[in-house]
Amino acid sequence: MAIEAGADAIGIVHAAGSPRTVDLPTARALVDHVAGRATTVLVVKGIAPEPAAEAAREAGVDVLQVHGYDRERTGRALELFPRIWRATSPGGDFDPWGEELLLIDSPRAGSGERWDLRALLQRRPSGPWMLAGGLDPDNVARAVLDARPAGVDVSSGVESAPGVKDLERIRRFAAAARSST
Ligand SMILES: O=C(O)c1ccccc1NCC(=O)[C@H](O)[C@H](O)COP(=O)(O)O
Repeated sequence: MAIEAGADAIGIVHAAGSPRTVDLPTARALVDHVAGRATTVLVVKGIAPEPAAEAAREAGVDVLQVHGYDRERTGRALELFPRIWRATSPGGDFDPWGEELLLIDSPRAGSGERWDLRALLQRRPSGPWMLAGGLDPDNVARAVLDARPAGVDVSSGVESAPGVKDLERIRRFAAAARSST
């Protein structure tokens, strides 16, 4: 659905407590379904690097996206899995720690909460980074113009209910994001 609508990467959430969490056999089935048409990303929170990397291998994803990792855990994840996207929040550390991409997200990932992009006026990441947090089809174009990220990530802003993606909203989001690049 998301690929058809224009997504370049597909995030598969494997995090206890999330309305979007899936088990590893389901994650594997999603990766097989994508079949190389987009970058597949296993999104983890609350698990240590070893089981996270093991889960990423089992799911067969291209990228492991880690939430809540400090520098030490990020370094360990990098030893265990080749492609790491590190999620941080506006008050977090933007210095590159070896990750392929930094995701600047609201402190409560997947909550749909926005954060104040003016925080980027004080400091910006020096490496490639992606914007997330409360984006939706109506605000993403403005956010891209203001923040100038390398990419955007969305979850609840393209859902009709928590965990239920909406094709029309994904289409509108992708078109709006592309219109401002
Ligand atoms: O989406 C979740 O439920 C989630 C749970 C635990 C860790 C990360 C999670 N999502 C990570 C993402 O990359 C979301 O797309 C990102 O936080 C943006 O979410 P939203 O503000 O809802 O668009």
